[in-house]
Amino acid sequence: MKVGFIGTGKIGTALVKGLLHAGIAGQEIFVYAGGHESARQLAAQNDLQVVNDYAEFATCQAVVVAVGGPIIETIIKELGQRYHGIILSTGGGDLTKVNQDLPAGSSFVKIVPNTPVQIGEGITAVSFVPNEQAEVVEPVKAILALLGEVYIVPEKLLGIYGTVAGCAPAYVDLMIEALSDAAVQNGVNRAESYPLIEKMLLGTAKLALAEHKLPEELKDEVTTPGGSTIRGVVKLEEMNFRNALIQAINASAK
Ligand SMILES: NC(=O)C1=CN([C@@H]2O[C@H](COP(=O)(O)OP(=O)(O)OC[C@H]3O[C@@H](n4cnc5c(N)ncnc54)[C@H](O)[C@@H]3O)[C@@H](O)[C@H]2O)C=CC1
Ligand SMILES: O=C(O)[C@@H]1CCC=N1
Repeated sequence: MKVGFIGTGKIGTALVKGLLHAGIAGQEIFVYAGGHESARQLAAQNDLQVVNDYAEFATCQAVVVAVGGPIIETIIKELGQRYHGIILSTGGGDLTKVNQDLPAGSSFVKIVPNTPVQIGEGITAVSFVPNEQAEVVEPVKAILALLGEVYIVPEKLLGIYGTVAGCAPAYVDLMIEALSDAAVQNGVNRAESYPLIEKMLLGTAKLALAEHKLPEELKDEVTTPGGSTIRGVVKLEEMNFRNALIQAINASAK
């Protein structure tokens, strides 16, 4: 399975690392260097193939464009002229219009991966044009499944799936930081506080997944009547914790 990359910043690098983590050989991963020194460095560190012309992606089953901003439309147009295959974009583009503008033999697919893809624990939301052919859908699913869970969603829902799975990891990181501050304030060593909190989050999420219980049921199992947990829950309500998260998702989704 050969996969190409244009753009090896944060999410491009996470995707490359995820493929390597899944056992894909470095020589199966093609990165466009152009004038981008970071792409050359990533290639040198991981024995990847370096590409200086989009036509060199010819043997790739898919090329991921992991670049943001308005330049993406130009990159996809130029790529479509030099490479005929599946083009995956992490940075947007109008699904229908880009597909219409691409030459025959190329297909455009939108994806929103999250950073845990680099360890195979990611979530990638994907949108295809309606009734996309199986020869496009199947290889895309196969590539992304190497990186974690894959959610195929209509384009109008891609933003919110991407926000919940792709932006919220940063909110969780803030929560880890804040919980660590509180632990340190109360005498826990900083270095010990992080694994303590991270394992707590992991265990809580794994329990919810394993038991198929609603969050309120799981919360109830922790909150002893008159006990310490309910005092913290009431404080979070007083501080508008849940509403803060709802507003954060809404702000990211705009
Ligand atoms: N960071 C994340 O967790 C996620 C990011 N995205 C989206 O993916 C896109 C990229 O995001 P990041 O990786 O975070 O940004 P980034 O700024 O870290 O990476 C972009 C990379 O593209 C390269 N680049 C720019 N123009 C180029 C060109 N013409 N040819 C080749 N390379 C070029 C830059 O050198 C840079 O390394 C954005 O649209 C972002 O919204 C989507 C899902 C998750
Ligand atoms: O912050 C951003 O815009 C991107 C989209 C999903 C995660 N990071």
